[in-house]
Amino acid sequence: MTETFQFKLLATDGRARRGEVSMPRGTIRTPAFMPVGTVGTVKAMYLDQVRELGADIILGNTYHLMLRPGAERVARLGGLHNFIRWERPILTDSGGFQVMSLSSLRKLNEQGVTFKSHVDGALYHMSPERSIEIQGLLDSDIQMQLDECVALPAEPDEIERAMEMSLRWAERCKVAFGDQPGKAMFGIVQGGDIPKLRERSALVLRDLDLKGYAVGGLAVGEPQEVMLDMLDVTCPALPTEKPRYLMGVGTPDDILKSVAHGIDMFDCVMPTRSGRHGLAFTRYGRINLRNARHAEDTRPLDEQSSCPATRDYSRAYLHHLIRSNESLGGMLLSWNNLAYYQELMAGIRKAIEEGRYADFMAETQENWKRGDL
Ligand SMILES: CCOC(=O)Nc1nc2cc3nc(NC)[nH]c3cc2c(=O)[nH]1
Repeated sequence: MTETFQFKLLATDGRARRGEVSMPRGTIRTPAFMPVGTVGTVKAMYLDQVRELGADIILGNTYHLMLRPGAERVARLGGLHNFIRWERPILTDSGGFQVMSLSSLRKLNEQGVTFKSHVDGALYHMSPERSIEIQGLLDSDIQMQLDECVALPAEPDEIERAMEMSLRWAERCKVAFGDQPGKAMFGIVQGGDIPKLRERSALVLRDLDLKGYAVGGLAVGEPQEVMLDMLDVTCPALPTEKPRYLMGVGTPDDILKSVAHGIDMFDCVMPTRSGRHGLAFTRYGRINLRNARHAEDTRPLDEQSSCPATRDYSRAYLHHLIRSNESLGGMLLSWNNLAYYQELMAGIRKAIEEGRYADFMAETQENWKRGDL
C-alpha cells in the first residue's frame, strides 16, 4: 500500500511480465483478472467470496451507475467502496463502451456522447470531463478516459476518425483528472486492426505520460490472431514501466496468449455471465451443464479444487439447478468460474516468476483438450 500509484516489474519471461500495482487501497498482483461488478455487484457473488478467490481489484461500470443509482447519489452515500462494501481498488470504465453497446439512441461528436438511457429513456450527455467527474464522484481508484470503440470489421477512415477523437478526449480527460496522487487515469489505445493507427495512438498517449494504458477496440468481433497481431504492434510502443490493460478479454486461452504478448491486466464478464447460463470453466476445459449427459453424473466438476462449488456439488445437481433456472445454479457456477480464473492467474504469475511460462502455457492448453472425461 502506498500513498501514490506505483507499478513495479518483478520478473519477466519473454514478453510476459510479473508485476505489482501499489495503491492506497491495496496492491494488485499482475497479471491480474478483474471481476466485473457492473452495477456495483459481481453478479451472483458476495464480494467477500470474490476477495477470497484472490481478486485484488474489481471493475465498476460508470454508464450503469450514473443511470442508477446516480453518481451524485453514490457520492452522497459515501462513494462506491462504502456503498458496495469493497475496500480494495476499483477500476471504473468511462461508460463509452456500454453506451455504444447498450443505448438505443446515441449521437457522438467532438463534445462527447449523447445517448438515451436504456433504464428510463431519458437523454444524457457524456463529455470527457463529465466522465471523469462521474468516476471522481464514485471515488474510483483507476479511472478510464472517455473513448470511442469501433466494432470490427470497420472502414479504415472510420477507425482513424474514432482513434484521433479518442486521442483528443484523452488529453481533455487528463486535464479534467488533474493531479490525484492515490488514483490513476489510464489512456485507451485505439486504432482497430490497422497497425500504423495502433502505433500512432500508443505513441501519442505515451507522450501524455499517464499512469497506465489500456488497449481498447479489441475483442469486438475480430479473430483471436488479429487481436494478438494488434498486441504485437501496440505493446512495444507502450512504456515498459507502466501497466497494460486489455479491455474485455477474455477466455482463458485469450488471457494465456495475451500475457505472452505483454499484457498485465484483464477484465471480462465471461466467467460470471457464462456461469449464469450453465457454462463451467475447469482445468480440463469447458463443461456445459445444460447438456442432458450430466443428468446422472455424480462426479463434482473437479474433486481436487479448493473451491466448494467445484469440489462438493455433483454435476447432476448443477445440471438440475441450471435446467430449473434456479438462482443457486448461477451462483455455484459463477463461484466455480471465478475460482478457476483466479487459479489460472495465480498459475500464470508463478510460472513467470519461475521462468517457465512457455511450459505452463503448453501444459494448461494440453489439459483443456482432455475435456471433462
Ligand atoms: C473498461 C473500460 O471501458 C472503457 O472505458 N472503454 C472501453 N471499454 C471497452 C470494453 C470492451 N469489451 C470488449 N470485449 C468484450 N472490448 C472492449 C473494448 C473497449 C474499449 O475500446 N473501450
